[in-house]
Amino acid sequence: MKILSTTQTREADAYTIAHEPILSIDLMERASRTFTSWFVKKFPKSTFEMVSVICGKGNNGGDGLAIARLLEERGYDVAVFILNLTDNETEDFKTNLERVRQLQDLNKVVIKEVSSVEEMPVFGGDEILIDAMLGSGLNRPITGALADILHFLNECENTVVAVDVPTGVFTDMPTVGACIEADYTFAFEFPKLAFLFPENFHYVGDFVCASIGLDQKYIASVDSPYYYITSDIVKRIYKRRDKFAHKGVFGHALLIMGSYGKMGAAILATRACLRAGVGLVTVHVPICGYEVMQTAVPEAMVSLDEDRFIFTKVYDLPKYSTIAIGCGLSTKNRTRNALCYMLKHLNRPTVLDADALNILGQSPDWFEYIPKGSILTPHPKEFERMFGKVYDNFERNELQRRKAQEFGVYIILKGANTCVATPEGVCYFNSTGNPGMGTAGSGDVLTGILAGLLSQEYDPLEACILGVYIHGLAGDIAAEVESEESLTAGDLVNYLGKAFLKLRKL
Ligand SMILES: NC(=O)C1=CN([C@@H]2O[C@H](COP(=O)(O)OP(=O)(O)OC[C@H]3O[C@@H](n4cnc5c(N)ncnc54)[C@H](OP(=O)(O)O)[C@@H]3O)[C@@H](O)[C@H]2O)[C@@H](O)CC1
Ligand SMILES: Nc1ncnc2c1ncn2[C@@H]1O[C@H](COP(=O)(O)OP(=O)(O)O)[C@@H](O)[C@H]1O
Ligand SMILES: [K+]
Repeated sequence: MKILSTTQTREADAYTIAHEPILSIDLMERASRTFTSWFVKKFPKSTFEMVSVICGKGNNGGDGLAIARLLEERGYDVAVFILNLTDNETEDFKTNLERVRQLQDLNKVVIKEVSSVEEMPVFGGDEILIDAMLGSGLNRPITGALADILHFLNECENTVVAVDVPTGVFTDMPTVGACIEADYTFAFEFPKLAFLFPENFHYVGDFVCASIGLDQKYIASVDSPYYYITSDIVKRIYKRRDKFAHKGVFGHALLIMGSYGKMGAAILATRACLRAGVGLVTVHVPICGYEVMQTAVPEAMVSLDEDRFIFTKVYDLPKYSTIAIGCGLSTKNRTRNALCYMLKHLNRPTVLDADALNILGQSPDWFEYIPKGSILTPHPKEFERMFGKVYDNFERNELQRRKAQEFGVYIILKGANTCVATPEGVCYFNSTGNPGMGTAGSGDVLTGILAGLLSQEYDPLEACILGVYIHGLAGDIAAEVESEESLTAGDLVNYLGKAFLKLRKL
């Protein structure tokens, strides 16, 4: 799913109105119906005493008024609060206000105008609040009377659901000024870029998005560097196995991993590589890892280093279809030199994780040796060690895109919405996964999956997108059974099979 900027969304909006064609007020009605259909399922009437819709005077407020009317039709008790802080009212706001006034005349809805925080009501505990104050039309940081109202609302204990954008959040740049702290945000058509960055979680809460029928051909024609990885993208990538396929066609991965005390990382990655479907896997480990690897992963072959404790040398690189290096590797000098030598002599995309990235962070000159099309999988700390500190996630995302382009590599920045940046500067944000995956070894599993997919001749971009999605999906299935708290990296490997099954049914 493509993510558009606010300006592009406005253009898509106008294009849809002109070419569907549809009246602007009817598009608002369709958007509001989409919201309402979701809302009534999420918050059944029986669970809340009352819904209070707080509206601005722009189109976000217009949506709020339409939603108030639609909820009343569905039997909800509805009150509407209109913020009287400006004289600028949009036409569609006015039309919807007229329609709600008709309900007020029938005593079906209460409407109240509010000009300051002192005029805000005391909400009951069972009341749910819908934030339709401002949406994508925010054009300056919120201060003054509106800021006071937002602070007041944030102090209330009520569940808050934002329409399209939580009031005060800038969708395409860092947010400053007062904001509503929503528990849920229902975004029209696609999530906004800001929703994908952790600093905004506090305002956005859990977000969902659904199509309001904007022109898909127009959206497809718009240039945007941002995508959200949903099942439609993954479905196109996933390849079913051929009836006559055999292990020879699924590649032979070499994983260079593990050091004394950190052999578990190699085990997790190797198991994940196998579960991701590799034909053959060889793990290169120091001598101390021999027995543990042979015992823990009987399916894997073991290549032994000359050193007892760390990685120092590996032979026969050309015979492997894919190489992944770094999990639990250590950053000792001889390992550093061995990595440098390898990078200079490899000529195909390689997966670099953990200590391989930490070593690169210590020796930035070596970035140019990384084979083009390789995949780097830093978590934010490793990213910082490689590329330096940033102020916020917009800046980090810019830096990530720039570095991916500069070095011709894929950079997977791991986190709640893991982001894959491509050598072309495009970003794909993952939609699967949960906080249960914040557990030791989760990243090693991802590295194993990526090596397994590359071995099966998924190209690097396909491997990145499918890899992060299926890794998160395994995490989501595992969390449903095991709970987020108890989820371990080993569970991610164990549930990978169920994730593939789910993928096949998409
Ligand atoms: N294609 C779609 O997705 C569709 C989108 N739709 C909906 O339209 C929404 C966008 O509507 P919009 O453009 O009318 O802007 P909106 O968010 O209501 O705000 C405008 C008002 O904000 C005010 N204002 C701004 N900053 C402020 C500040 N700091 N402090 C105080 N005031 C401030 C500004 O005031 P002014 O600058 O004039 O003083 C103006 O009055 C979008 O989010 C979605 O809900 C759907 O209806 C259908 C299809
Ligand atoms: N809150 C979260 N939501 C979704 N995925 C998460 C979350 N926290 C962590 N993850 C995922 O778990 C993995 C953690 O990787 P990493 O930090 O490298 O772990 P380790 O170094 O222990 O292997 C990443 O793939 C990341 O995307
Ligand atoms: K809003």
